Amino acid sequence: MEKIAVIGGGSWGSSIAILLANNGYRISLRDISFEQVTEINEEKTNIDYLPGVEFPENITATTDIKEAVKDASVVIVVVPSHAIRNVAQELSGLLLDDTIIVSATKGIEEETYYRMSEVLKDELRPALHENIAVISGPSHAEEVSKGIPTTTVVASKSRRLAENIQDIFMSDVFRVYTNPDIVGVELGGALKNIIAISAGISDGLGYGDNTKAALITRGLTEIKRLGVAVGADPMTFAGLSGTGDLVVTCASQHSRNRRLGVKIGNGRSLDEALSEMKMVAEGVRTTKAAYLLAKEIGVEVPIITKAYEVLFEGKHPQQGVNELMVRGKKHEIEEVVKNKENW
Ligand SMILES: NC(=O)c1ccc[n+]([C@@H]2O[C@H](COP(=O)([O-])OP(=O)(O)OC[C@H]3O[C@@H](n4cnc5c(N)ncnc54)[C@H](O)[C@@H]3O)[C@@H](O)[C@H]2O)c1
Ligand SMILES: O=P(O)(O)OC[C@H](O)CO
Repeated sequence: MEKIAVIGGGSWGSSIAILLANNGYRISLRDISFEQVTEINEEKTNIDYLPGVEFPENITATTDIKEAVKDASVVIVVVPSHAIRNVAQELSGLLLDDTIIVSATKGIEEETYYRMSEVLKDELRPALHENIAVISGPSHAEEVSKGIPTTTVVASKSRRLAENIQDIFMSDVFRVYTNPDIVGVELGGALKNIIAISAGISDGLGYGDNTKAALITRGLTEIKRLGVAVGADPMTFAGLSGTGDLVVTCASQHSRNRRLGVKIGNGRSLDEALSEMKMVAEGVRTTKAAYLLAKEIGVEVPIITKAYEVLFEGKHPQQGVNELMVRGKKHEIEEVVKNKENW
Protein backbone atom coordinates (compact mmCIF):
# COMPACT_ATOMS: atom_id res chain seq x y z
CA MET A 1 0.00 0.00 0.00
CA GLU A 2 1.46 3.37 -1.03
CA LYS A 3 2.09 5.69 1.91
CA ILE A 4 0.95 9.33 2.15
CA ALA A 5 1.86 11.68 5.00
CA VAL A 6 -0.64 14.26 6.20
CA ILE A 7 0.91 16.98 8.35
CA GLY A 8 -1.74 18.52 10.62
CA GLY A 9 -4.44 16.41 12.25
CA GLY A 10 -7.12 19.03 12.88
CA SER A 11 -10.45 19.03 11.11
CA TRP A 12 -9.20 19.34 7.52
CA GLY A 13 -6.08 17.19 7.94
CA SER A 14 -8.18 14.43 9.53
CA SER A 15 -10.76 14.62 6.72
CA ILE A 16 -8.09 14.45 4.03
CA ALA A 17 -6.54 11.48 5.85
CA ILE A 18 -9.93 9.70 5.90
CA LEU A 19 -10.61 10.50 2.23
CA LEU A 20 -7.21 9.17 1.12
CA ALA A 21 -7.39 6.15 3.43
CA ASN A 22 -10.73 5.31 1.80
CA ASN A 23 -8.99 5.69 -1.59
CA GLY A 24 -6.65 2.85 -0.54
CA TYR A 25 -3.55 4.67 0.76
CA ARG A 26 -1.68 4.00 3.99
CA ILE A 27 -1.83 7.29 5.90
CA SER A 28 0.58 8.65 8.47
CA LEU A 29 -1.10 11.62 10.16
CA ARG A 30 1.19 13.96 12.06
CA ASP A 31 -0.04 16.38 14.71
CA ILE A 32 1.81 18.18 17.49
CA SER A 33 -0.88 17.31 20.02
CA PHE A 34 0.00 14.11 21.86
CA GLU A 35 -3.59 13.79 23.15
CA GLN A 36 -5.04 14.01 19.65
CA VAL A 37 -2.55 11.50 18.25
CA THR A 38 -3.29 9.04 21.07
CA GLU A 39 -7.04 9.45 20.61
CA ILE A 40 -6.80 8.84 16.84
CA ASN A 41 -4.67 5.72 17.35
CA GLU A 42 -6.54 4.25 20.30
CA GLU A 43 -10.15 5.43 19.90
CA LYS A 44 -10.17 5.99 16.11
CA THR A 45 -11.79 9.38 16.73
CA ASN A 46 -10.81 13.06 16.90
CA ILE A 47 -13.73 14.33 18.95
CA ASP A 48 -12.71 17.98 19.31
CA TYR A 49 -12.06 18.50 15.60
CA LEU A 50 -14.28 15.99 13.82
CA PRO A 51 -17.04 14.77 16.14
CA GLY A 52 -19.06 11.74 15.08
CA VAL A 53 -16.49 10.44 12.59
CA GLU A 54 -14.61 7.14 12.82
CA PHE A 55 -11.08 6.79 11.42
CA PRO A 56 -10.30 3.81 9.15
CA GLU A 57 -7.67 1.27 10.21
CA ASN A 58 -5.14 2.38 7.59
CA ILE A 59 -4.55 5.73 9.35
CA THR A 60 -1.82 5.90 11.98
CA ALA A 61 -1.18 9.13 13.86
CA THR A 62 2.18 10.30 15.18
CA THR A 63 3.77 13.39 16.70
CA ASP A 64 7.04 12.53 14.94
CA ILE A 65 7.35 14.27 11.57
CA LYS A 66 10.32 12.13 10.56
CA GLU A 67 8.31 8.96 11.12
CA ALA A 68 5.33 10.48 9.29
CA VAL A 69 7.19 11.31 6.08
CA LYS A 70 9.48 8.24 5.98
CA ASP A 71 8.75 6.33 2.73
CA ALA A 72 5.82 8.64 1.90
CA SER A 73 5.57 9.46 -1.81
CA VAL A 74 3.25 12.41 -1.09
CA VAL A 75 3.29 14.87 1.83
CA ILE A 76 0.17 16.96 2.38
CA VAL A 77 0.56 20.03 4.57
CA VAL A 78 -2.66 20.97 6.40
CA VAL A 79 -1.54 23.04 9.37
CA PRO A 80 -2.79 26.57 10.09
CA SER A 81 -0.98 29.16 7.96
CA HIS A 82 1.00 30.57 10.89
CA ALA A 83 2.61 27.12 11.40
CA ILE A 84 3.50 26.34 7.79
CA ARG A 85 6.96 27.94 7.79
CA ASN A 86 8.00 25.92 10.85
CA VAL A 87 6.63 22.75 9.27
CA ALA A 88 8.49 23.49 6.02
CA GLN A 89 11.69 23.96 8.01
CA GLU A 90 11.09 20.61 9.72
CA LEU A 91 10.41 18.95 6.36
CA SER A 92 13.46 20.34 4.63
CA GLY A 93 16.10 17.64 4.74
CA LEU A 94 13.55 14.87 5.33
CA LEU A 95 12.15 14.65 1.79
CA LEU A 96 13.51 12.84 -1.26
CA ASP A 97 13.89 14.76 -4.53
CA ASP A 98 10.78 13.12 -6.00
CA THR A 99 8.46 13.61 -2.99
CA ILE A 100 5.25 15.42 -3.96
CA ILE A 101 4.23 18.23 -1.61
CA VAL A 102 0.63 19.46 -1.54
CA SER A 103 -0.52 22.48 0.46
CA ALA A 104 -4.12 22.30 1.65
CA THR A 105 -3.67 25.33 3.90
CA LYS A 106 -5.50 28.56 3.05
CA GLY A 107 -3.81 31.76 4.09
CA ILE A 108 -1.27 34.50 3.43
CA GLU A 109 1.83 34.86 5.60
CA GLU A 110 1.50 38.06 7.61
CA GLU A 111 5.10 39.23 7.49
CA THR A 112 5.90 38.47 3.83
CA TYR A 113 2.45 38.37 2.14
CA TYR A 114 3.61 35.02 0.73
CA ARG A 115 1.08 32.45 -0.39
CA MET A 116 1.48 29.05 1.28
CA SER A 117 3.23 27.46 -1.70
CA GLU A 118 5.68 30.39 -1.67
CA VAL A 119 6.47 29.78 2.00
CA LEU A 120 7.11 26.11 1.18
CA LYS A 121 9.39 27.13 -1.70
CA ASP A 122 11.20 29.56 0.55
CA GLU A 123 12.12 26.78 2.99
CA LEU A 124 12.47 23.68 0.78
CA ARG A 125 15.51 23.04 -1.41
CA PRO A 126 15.22 24.00 -5.13
CA ALA A 127 15.07 20.34 -6.25
CA LEU A 128 11.64 20.13 -4.60
CA HIS A 129 10.15 23.35 -5.98
CA GLU A 130 8.65 21.75 -9.08
CA ASN A 131 6.95 19.12 -6.86
CA ILE A 132 4.77 21.64 -5.01
CA ALA A 133 1.03 21.83 -5.64
CA VAL A 134 -2.01 23.22 -3.85
CA ILE A 135 -5.53 21.93 -3.29
CA SER A 136 -8.41 24.29 -2.60
CA GLY A 137 -12.14 24.76 -3.15
CA PRO A 138 -15.45 24.53 -1.29
CA SER A 139 -14.71 21.63 1.04
CA HIS A 140 -15.79 21.79 4.65
CA ALA A 141 -14.11 19.01 6.60
CA GLU A 142 -17.32 18.07 8.39
CA GLU A 143 -18.93 17.12 5.05
CA VAL A 144 -15.91 15.57 3.30
CA SER A 145 -15.33 13.23 6.26
CA LYS A 146 -18.92 11.99 5.93
CA GLY A 147 -18.62 11.33 2.19
CA ILE A 148 -20.86 14.22 1.13
CA PRO A 149 -20.26 15.01 -2.58
CA THR A 150 -17.60 17.73 -2.86
CA THR A 151 -15.63 19.40 -5.66
CA THR A 152 -12.16 20.89 -5.41
CA VAL A 153 -9.30 22.12 -7.59
CA VAL A 154 -5.60 21.24 -7.68
CA ALA A 155 -3.11 23.77 -9.04
CA SER A 156 0.54 23.36 -9.88
CA LYS A 157 3.02 24.60 -12.46
CA SER A 158 3.16 21.18 -14.06
CA ARG A 159 0.05 19.67 -15.63
CA ARG A 160 1.44 16.17 -15.08
CA LEU A 161 1.80 16.80 -11.34
CA ALA A 162 -1.69 18.34 -11.08
CA GLU A 163 -3.19 15.32 -12.85
CA ASN A 164 -1.22 12.94 -10.64
CA ILE A 165 -2.65 14.57 -7.51
CA GLN A 166 -6.10 14.68 -9.10
CA ASP A 167 -5.91 10.87 -9.46
CA ILE A 168 -4.85 10.44 -5.82
CA PHE A 169 -7.70 12.52 -4.37
CA MET A 170 -10.53 11.66 -6.79
CA SER A 171 -13.30 9.38 -5.56
CA ASP A 172 -16.97 8.94 -6.37
CA VAL A 173 -17.78 11.58 -3.72
CA PHE A 174 -14.74 13.86 -4.12
CA ARG A 175 -14.31 15.36 -7.57
CA VAL A 176 -11.07 17.18 -8.37
CA TYR A 177 -10.43 19.61 -11.23
CA THR A 178 -7.03 20.94 -12.30
CA ASN A 179 -5.90 24.53 -12.92
CA PRO A 180 -2.44 25.89 -13.85
CA ASP A 181 -3.08 29.18 -11.99
CA ILE A 182 -1.53 28.59 -8.54
CA VAL A 183 -1.70 32.29 -7.65
CA GLY A 184 -5.44 32.51 -8.33
CA VAL A 185 -6.31 29.20 -6.69
CA GLU A 186 -4.37 30.02 -3.52
CA LEU A 187 -5.61 33.60 -3.26
CA GLY A 188 -9.22 32.61 -3.91
CA GLY A 189 -9.01 30.15 -1.00
CA ALA A 190 -7.29 32.60 1.32
CA LEU A 191 -9.16 35.85 0.60
CA LYS A 192 -12.68 34.36 0.75
CA ASN A 193 -12.16 33.91 4.49
CA ILE A 194 -12.15 37.70 4.99
CA ILE A 195 -15.48 37.99 3.21
CA ALA A 196 -16.83 35.03 5.24
CA ILE A 197 -15.96 36.87 8.47
CA SER A 198 -17.75 39.93 7.05
CA ALA A 199 -20.79 37.80 6.14
CA GLY A 200 -20.81 36.46 9.70
CA ILE A 201 -20.62 40.00 11.07
CA SER A 202 -23.60 40.89 8.89
CA ASP A 203 -25.53 37.89 10.27
CA GLY A 204 -24.54 38.83 13.81
CA LEU A 205 -25.83 42.36 13.26
CA GLY A 206 -29.16 40.87 12.19
CA TYR A 207 -28.90 41.89 8.53
CA GLY A 208 -30.44 39.72 5.86
CA ASP A 209 -29.88 37.77 2.68
CA ASN A 210 -29.61 40.92 0.53
CA THR A 211 -26.66 42.11 2.60
CA LYS A 212 -24.95 38.74 2.36
CA ALA A 213 -25.44 38.60 -1.41
CA ALA A 214 -23.92 42.07 -1.62
CA LEU A 215 -20.90 41.01 0.44
CA ILE A 216 -20.38 37.86 -1.63
CA THR A 217 -20.64 39.66 -4.96
CA ARG A 218 -18.69 42.81 -4.14
CA GLY A 219 -16.27 40.70 -2.07
CA LEU A 220 -15.55 38.63 -5.16
CA THR A 221 -14.81 41.86 -7.07
CA GLU A 222 -12.20 42.78 -4.42
CA ILE A 223 -10.69 39.28 -4.40
CA LYS A 224 -10.38 39.40 -8.18
CA ARG A 225 -8.93 42.93 -8.18
CA LEU A 226 -6.28 42.09 -5.61
CA GLY A 227 -5.56 38.69 -7.16
CA VAL A 228 -5.10 40.07 -10.66
CA ALA A 229 -2.80 42.79 -9.32
CA VAL A 230 -0.42 40.10 -8.06
CA GLY A 231 -0.57 37.87 -11.12
CA ALA A 232 -3.70 35.70 -10.90
CA ASP A 233 -5.86 34.88 -13.93
CA PRO A 234 -9.24 36.62 -13.40
CA MET A 235 -11.09 33.57 -14.76
CA THR A 236 -9.90 31.44 -11.85
CA PHE A 237 -12.10 33.45 -9.48
CA ALA A 238 -15.19 32.28 -11.34
CA GLY A 239 -14.20 28.73 -10.38
CA LEU A 240 -14.25 26.52 -7.32
CA SER A 241 -11.57 28.32 -5.35
CA GLY A 242 -13.22 31.70 -6.10
CA THR A 243 -17.00 31.77 -6.33
CA GLY A 244 -17.36 28.19 -5.04
CA ASP A 245 -15.39 28.61 -1.83
CA LEU A 246 -16.70 32.12 -1.25
CA VAL A 247 -20.33 31.00 -1.42
CA VAL A 248 -19.86 27.97 0.82
CA THR A 249 -17.85 29.78 3.46
CA CYS A 250 -20.20 32.79 3.64
CA ALA A 251 -23.29 30.59 3.88
CA SER A 252 -22.27 27.43 5.72
CA GLN A 253 -23.14 26.51 9.29
CA HIS A 254 -19.73 24.78 9.37
CA SER A 255 -17.58 27.80 8.57
CA ARG A 256 -15.20 28.82 11.32
CA ASN A 257 -14.64 32.20 9.71
CA ARG A 258 -18.34 33.00 9.41
CA ARG A 259 -18.85 31.83 13.01
CA LEU A 260 -16.15 34.18 14.25
CA GLY A 261 -17.81 37.01 12.32
CA VAL A 262 -21.19 36.29 13.95
CA LYS A 263 -19.55 36.65 17.38
CA ILE A 264 -18.07 40.02 16.38
CA GLY A 265 -21.43 41.14 14.96
CA ASN A 266 -22.99 40.12 18.29
CA GLY A 267 -20.68 42.53 20.08
CA ARG A 268 -17.63 40.45 21.08
CA SER A 269 -14.13 41.85 20.65
CA LEU A 270 -11.74 39.92 18.41
CA ASP A 271 -9.89 38.53 21.44
CA GLU A 272 -13.13 37.39 23.08
CA ALA A 273 -14.31 35.74 19.86
CA LEU A 274 -10.98 33.95 19.33
CA SER A 275 -10.87 32.73 22.93
CA GLU A 276 -14.19 30.95 22.34
CA MET A 277 -12.85 28.97 19.36
CA LYS A 278 -10.53 25.98 19.29
CA MET A 279 -10.24 25.67 15.51
CA VAL A 280 -8.41 28.16 13.37
CA ALA A 281 -10.26 31.03 11.64
CA GLU A 282 -7.67 31.83 8.98
CA GLY A 283 -9.48 34.97 7.86
CA VAL A 284 -8.24 36.94 10.86
CA ARG A 285 -4.57 36.83 9.87
CA THR A 286 -5.46 37.00 6.19
CA THR A 287 -7.45 40.20 6.77
CA LYS A 288 -4.36 41.91 8.14
CA ALA A 289 -2.07 40.59 5.40
CA ALA A 290 -4.48 41.40 2.55
CA TYR A 291 -5.28 44.87 3.89
CA LEU A 292 -1.60 45.77 4.22
CA LEU A 293 -0.72 44.23 0.84
CA ALA A 294 -3.56 46.08 -0.93
CA LYS A 295 -2.49 49.34 0.72
CA GLU A 296 1.12 48.80 -0.30
CA ILE A 297 0.34 48.11 -3.96
CA GLY A 298 -2.54 50.59 -4.22
CA VAL A 299 -5.53 48.30 -4.82
CA GLU A 300 -8.96 49.47 -3.67
CA VAL A 301 -10.56 46.89 -1.32
CA PRO A 302 -13.33 48.59 0.68
CA ILE A 303 -14.86 45.50 2.34
CA ILE A 304 -11.45 44.11 3.29
CA THR A 305 -10.55 47.55 4.68
CA LYS A 306 -13.69 47.70 6.85
CA ALA A 307 -13.07 44.12 8.03
CA TYR A 308 -9.57 45.21 9.07
CA GLU A 309 -10.87 48.30 10.89
CA VAL A 310 -13.52 46.27 12.74
CA LEU A 311 -11.17 43.42 13.70
CA PHE A 312 -8.02 45.36 14.52
CA GLU A 313 -8.98 48.99 15.15
CA GLY A 314 -12.12 48.54 17.24
CA LYS A 315 -14.52 50.07 14.72
CA HIS A 316 -18.14 49.22 15.51
CA PRO A 317 -19.34 46.73 12.85
CA GLN A 318 -22.51 48.74 12.19
CA GLN A 319 -20.44 51.83 11.50
CA GLY A 320 -18.31 49.76 9.11
CA VAL A 321 -21.41 48.72 7.16
CA ASN A 322 -22.74 52.29 7.10
CA GLU A 323 -19.43 53.58 5.75
CA LEU A 324 -19.52 50.98 2.97
CA MET A 325 -23.08 51.96 2.01
CA VAL A 326 -22.48 55.72 1.77
CA ARG A 327 -19.26 55.56 -0.30
CA GLY A 328 -19.13 57.59 -3.53
CA LYS A 329 -21.16 56.42 -6.52
CA LYS A 330 -19.54 53.81 -8.82
CA HIS A 331 -20.14 51.82 -11.98
CA GLU A 332 -20.77 48.17 -11.26
CA ILE A 333 -18.12 46.66 -13.58
CA GLU A 334 -15.52 49.04 -15.04
CA GLU A 335 -14.59 46.59 -17.82
CA VAL A 336 -18.18 46.53 -19.11
CA VAL A 337 -18.31 50.32 -19.20
CA LYS A 338 -14.98 50.49 -21.05
CA ASN A 339 -16.28 48.07 -23.69
CA LYS A 340 -19.39 50.17 -24.40
CA GLU A 341 -18.56 53.00 -26.73
CA ASN A 342 -20.40 56.31 -26.24
CA TRP A 343 -22.00 55.22 -22.95
N1 LIG B 1 -11.62 22.81 8.27
C1 LIG B 1 -11.96 22.84 6.99
O1 LIG B 1 -13.09 22.53 6.61
C2 LIG B 1 -10.95 23.27 5.96
C3 LIG B 1 -11.22 23.02 4.61
C4 LIG B 1 -10.28 23.43 3.65
C5 LIG B 1 -9.13 24.06 4.06
N2 LIG B 1 -8.90 24.28 5.39
C6 LIG B 1 -7.63 24.93 5.74
O2 LIG B 1 -6.78 23.93 6.31
C7 LIG B 1 -5.90 24.54 7.26
C8 LIG B 1 -6.00 23.79 8.58
O3 LIG B 1 -7.33 24.02 9.02
P1 LIG B 1 -8.10 23.07 10.02
O4 LIG B 1 -9.53 23.47 9.89
O5 LIG B 1 -7.73 21.66 9.86
O6 LIG B 1 -7.53 23.62 11.40
P2 LIG B 1 -7.86 23.09 12.87
O7 LIG B 1 -7.83 24.27 13.75
O8 LIG B 1 -9.07 22.23 12.82
O9 LIG B 1 -6.63 22.14 13.18
C9 LIG B 1 -5.31 22.55 13.12
C10 LIG B 1 -4.45 21.38 13.58
O10 LIG B 1 -3.08 21.68 13.26
C11 LIG B 1 -2.33 21.19 14.34
N3 LIG B 1 -1.02 21.80 14.28
C12 LIG B 1 -0.63 23.05 14.59
N4 LIG B 1 0.67 23.21 14.33
C13 LIG B 1 1.12 22.03 13.82
C14 LIG B 1 2.38 21.55 13.38
N5 LIG B 1 3.43 22.33 13.42
N6 LIG B 1 2.46 20.27 12.92
C15 LIG B 1 1.37 19.48 12.88
N7 LIG B 1 0.16 19.87 13.32
C16 LIG B 1 0.04 21.13 13.77
C17 LIG B 1 -3.14 21.48 15.56
O11 LIG B 1 -2.73 20.69 16.68
C18 LIG B 1 -4.53 21.09 15.06
O12 LIG B 1 -4.77 19.71 15.25
C19 LIG B 1 -6.34 26.01 7.35
O13 LIG B 1 -5.52 26.79 6.54
C20 LIG B 1 -7.76 26.00 6.79
O14 LIG B 1 -8.13 27.22 6.21
C21 LIG B 1 -9.77 23.89 6.35
O1 LIG C 1 -14.56 26.73 8.08
P1 LIG C 1 -13.71 27.74 7.39
O2 LIG C 1 -14.33 29.10 7.41
O3 LIG C 1 -12.30 27.73 7.88
O4 LIG C 1 -13.64 27.31 5.85
C1 LIG C 1 -13.21 26.02 5.55
C2 LIG C 1 -12.95 25.82 4.08
O5 LIG C 1 -12.00 26.73 3.63
C3 LIG C 1 -14.19 25.84 3.24
O6 LIG C 1 -13.86 25.45 1.92
